[in-house]
Amino acid sequence: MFETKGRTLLAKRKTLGPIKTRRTKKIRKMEGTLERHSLLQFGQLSKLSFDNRPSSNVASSAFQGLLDSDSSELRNQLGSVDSDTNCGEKDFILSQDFFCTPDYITPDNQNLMNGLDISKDQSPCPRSPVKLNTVKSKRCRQESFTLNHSNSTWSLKHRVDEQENDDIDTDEVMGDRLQANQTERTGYVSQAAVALRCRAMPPPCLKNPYVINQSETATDPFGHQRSKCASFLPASTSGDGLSRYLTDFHEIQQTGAGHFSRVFKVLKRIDCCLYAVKHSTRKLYLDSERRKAMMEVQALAALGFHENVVGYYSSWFENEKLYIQLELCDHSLSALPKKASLKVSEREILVIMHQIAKALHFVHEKGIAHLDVKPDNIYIKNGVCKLGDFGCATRLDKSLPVEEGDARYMPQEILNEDYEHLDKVDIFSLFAFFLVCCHGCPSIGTFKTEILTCFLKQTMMERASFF
Ligand SMILES: Nc1ncnc2c1ncn2[C@@H]1O[C@H](COP(=O)(O)OP(=O)(O)OP(=O)(O)O)[C@@H](O)[C@H]1O
Ligand SMILES: [Mg+2]
Repeated sequence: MFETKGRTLLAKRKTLGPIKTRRTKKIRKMEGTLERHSLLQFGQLSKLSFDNRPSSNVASSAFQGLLDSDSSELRNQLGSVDSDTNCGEKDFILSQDFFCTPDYITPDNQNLMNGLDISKDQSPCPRSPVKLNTVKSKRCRQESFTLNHSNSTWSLKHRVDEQENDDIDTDEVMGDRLQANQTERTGYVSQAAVALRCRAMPPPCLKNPYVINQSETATDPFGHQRSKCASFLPASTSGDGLSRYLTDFHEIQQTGAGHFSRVFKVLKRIDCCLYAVKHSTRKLYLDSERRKAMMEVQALAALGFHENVVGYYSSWFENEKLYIQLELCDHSLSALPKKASLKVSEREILVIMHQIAKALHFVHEKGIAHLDVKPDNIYIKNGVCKLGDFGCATRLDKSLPVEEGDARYMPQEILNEDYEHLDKVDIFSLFAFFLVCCHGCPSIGTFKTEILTCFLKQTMMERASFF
């Protein structure tokens, strides 16, 4: 087992190649080579410690197992340190890689007795192996993560050159090279490394496809440094494991549910105001799923404020779900029939129509089509109508994919995938909604909607292009 491990590590060491730092050069000028010196020292030390190993030490006994099974070969290697052939191999065997500790070589001319007397100690304090975790080390590793795979070799070389100029400890370079090498070979980046990278380089500001004339550099100043394969949308935001939803909000009750989400009435702890928080019912594991869900948020954000559009505050990913903090409304129009006390008069229907028409005018002016206008997506707050659920919103210029909403409110053209006049689709849906109101007045119910859908199919669908 040890022999196999030894070979693996040997290969690893060999792939690294020589590290040329000023310190290494300096060391090489010393009488003989430090490498050879240290090999001798370690050889003696190793022989000594093999003979005096503590029986309780598991690592030592395992090592002794290796020694027993392969002692002659190992002792031959240790004994022939004068030979320059196989020097790299011996160097490896005696290095701390094998002992699972960082390289740390005691200078051969160090006077140990001086170390006991502080006043006499004029020699510079040797750098601790703990240095591997210093800020400089971390910074170098972050740099290696920022570059993509093809650049990593260059980055490695570049970093080593920098280290040489800065006269930084060989151990640091070695640690970084090992780390980078490990990442290159396995493709694995630890959570800690990701967290570290996020601290150095914040996640990008995504381009909002609903905002016209948005400059690329303004949204992601680090764009040129990012790996193209890196995921742009984090599945969860808080690296500390705490739920932002539970930390920031006190959940009061569920106010509604759609096909893809649930909506809760919540109290925000910091400002003590009520909001609605909508979150997806399904976990969004794929980047593409998260991007799609994000479109609702991006549309709302691009729209900005309008009194007849549901207000948007913030959004975040948590536990592979998208959370959206919205203006809290009292209920949706489709909930009216269930509330017996609420009767909608003809005049009120006209008011609703007028308010939603204003909302659509505002939305269309921003170059966006809603594509899902229906009673479930019109909310009432203090007697004011608000258009909500922008989950199907797209751009009027057809630069984004079209996903039509509820087929009962869609014109024939959309069902036939003719997306030439997307703004008119919203007007058609509003008119269908108006007919629902009139037909079902004073109540607006799903049953009545279905009756109207039949009516629409028979009469209006053929004439949908009359707009
Ligand atoms: N801001 C809000 N305030 C109060 N209730 C809301 C709010 N937003 C949504 N709701 C309630 O939650 C229900 C579902 O919301 P929404 O339509 O946005 O979810 P959805 O999953 O996208 O729906 P759909 O099934 O239409 O795709 C709404 O019909 C409404 O009753
Ligand atoms: Mg909805």
